[in-house]
Amino acid sequence: MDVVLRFGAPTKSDDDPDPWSTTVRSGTVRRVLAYFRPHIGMAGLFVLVSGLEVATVIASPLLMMELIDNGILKNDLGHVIWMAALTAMLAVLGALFSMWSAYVSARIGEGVTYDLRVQAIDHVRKLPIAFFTRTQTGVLVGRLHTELVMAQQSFGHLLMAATAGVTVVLVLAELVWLSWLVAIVTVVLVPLFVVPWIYVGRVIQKRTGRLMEANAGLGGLLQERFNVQGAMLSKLFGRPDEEMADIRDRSERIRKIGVSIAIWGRLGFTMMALMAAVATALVYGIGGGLVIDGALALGSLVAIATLLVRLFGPITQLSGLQETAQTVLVSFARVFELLDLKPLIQERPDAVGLEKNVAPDIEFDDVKFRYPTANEVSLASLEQLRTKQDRNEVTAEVLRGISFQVKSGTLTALVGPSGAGKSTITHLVSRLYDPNSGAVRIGGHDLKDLTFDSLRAAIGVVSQDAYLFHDTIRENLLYARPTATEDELIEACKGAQIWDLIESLPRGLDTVTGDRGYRMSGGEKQRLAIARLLLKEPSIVVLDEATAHLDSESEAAVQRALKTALRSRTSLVIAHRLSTIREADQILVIDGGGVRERGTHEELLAAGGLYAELYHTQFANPERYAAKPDIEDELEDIEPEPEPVFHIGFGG
Ligand SMILES: Nc1ncnc2c1ncn2[C@@H]1O[C@H](COP(=O)(O)OP(=O)(O)OP(=O)(O)O)[C@@H](O)[C@H]1O
Repeated sequence: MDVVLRFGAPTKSDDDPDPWSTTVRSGTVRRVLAYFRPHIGMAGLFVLVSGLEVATVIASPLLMMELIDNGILKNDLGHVIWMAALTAMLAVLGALFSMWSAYVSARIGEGVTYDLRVQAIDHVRKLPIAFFTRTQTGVLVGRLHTELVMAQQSFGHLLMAATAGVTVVLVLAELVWLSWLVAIVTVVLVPLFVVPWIYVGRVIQKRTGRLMEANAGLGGLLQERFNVQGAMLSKLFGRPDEEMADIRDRSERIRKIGVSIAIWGRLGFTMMALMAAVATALVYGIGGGLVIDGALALGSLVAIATLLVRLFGPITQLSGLQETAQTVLVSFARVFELLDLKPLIQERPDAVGLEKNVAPDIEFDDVKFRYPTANEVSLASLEQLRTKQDRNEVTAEVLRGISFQVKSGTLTALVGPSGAGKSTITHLVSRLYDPNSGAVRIGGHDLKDLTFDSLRAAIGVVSQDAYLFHDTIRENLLYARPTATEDELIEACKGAQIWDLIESLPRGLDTVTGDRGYRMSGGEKQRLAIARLLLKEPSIVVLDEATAHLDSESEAAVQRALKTALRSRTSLVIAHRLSTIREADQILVIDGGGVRERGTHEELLAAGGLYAELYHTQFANPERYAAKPDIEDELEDIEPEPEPVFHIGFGG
């Protein structure tokens, strides 16, 4: 049976999707236990050490009893010293066992968390890009990190609670043995103490849940606002006063909850101390009478009072057991939910490698494609689309039976209106998505038959807004080929027309490119991405040309870099520049989910169709470009004017 449990959070009254509730499937407990199998030896050691720790707890009051009854009351100093020494030794032993059991329980808890974390991260890494396009990054990171840390902590409490359970049973048994009357009074007292304690615990837990939610909300907001692009948007469009008021409100809520948790926490401890004092007074009151009547030895009374104090700690640990177990179960279940999300794109067991160092041809054979629904690729709890209807909404077919070929070593330019499906075609070539029907082939192999590694090695992608890690230029380049030598790095940078710039920087290749490589201009970033591509030496290049105007120097440099990058490779370019389009062996005009026209620049102009129409409307003075000399000579001889980009109605 599936049960909806909550992750340490309060019940909400509104209809908001609740990020803390999770369906715990039947079998979850068995699945959690499976993670303990590798740590079974440690678990055995934990039982042993905890048992020894409990033994020291219950033995020391007996020593005290012996010290009073047979030492002090019989004036036997030797016995007193001997018992006192034993009590001290037992205390030291107890402390050592306590440290040891804490170490062993931490090893088990951290070990289980480690296994689960590594497995989950490895699994998420393999999920298709569609998962990442839908998922809220902050929530995903929270699940893989913060929630697991919380699970680990709760898990530690659970192990402590196991020790506490054994302690309570043994202490109660010892109390009955010492004096059944006092034991009964104690047992009656326990609920008086435990019930308010449980209540306080629940209030604290609910408020902690609210605090986590409030913290997560503020964290998410700050993550969105303080990344470079968010900060830029907020500076240009934001309403600083209103935004600051919102942040103040959220911080105020965190402050209030924090204060109330502190007060309730203190109340809990005060209550515990008060109850322990009252119980001790009662024990001495009743027990004192029994001693006077001769029904109880003085040593037994002191032992009972000592035991009583040792009872309350473990009982408080046990009182939160249900919530703790629930937190562990839910946090594991939330990771299991991720692990159960099967990647839509998987490598076949019999997949073959693509031949290396040969520029293969690319073929689209009657490819139909629509983007997957939320339900097919992601989890409701990781994104904002929560209603069933939203999650099942089928998107329109983007490619409706598209067929074309890019011959080995040639350049194909994709042009077409914004939203026509050009980027989608490039996504299918890199197998970021699989077609719904038809086939994409490279070198005659259906992509579904190829190994991921060989496909990744064969394809180099340069996107419009090249992504650079917040690291040095050297590390960003080595990402493509970790074994590259200094000379190879320099050669790639020269080929990508970026070496002069790097050389002029005080720290050269060791310059940090900043958050998202933001300190570099668009043209420089793209040239660095081209250098990365040259180092990778892919046989196929997929390129999305920059639509923004670069300054003339950057423009010429990028064009030169591209000439090196595309040479003798099979290239598929989402083209925005006339120079690229004119150079293409084939232009595909994508429109309405298919190839509307195909041919060379001259052929398409002569045909007088959509391409010619858009070309003439975009370029007021087409002759200026049509009459251009051979682009290669031109690039070598002169720095061209910034070239208009082919995007008014032709690409985004
Ligand atoms: N992840 C996605 N999920 C659902 N639909 C998508 C997704 N990505 C793109 N689309 C839709 O698919 C269609 C084709 O998009 P695509 O990005 O391939 O067009 P494009 O021709 O490259 O456009 P542009 O030139 O503006 O970049 C568009 O209608 C777009 O809204």
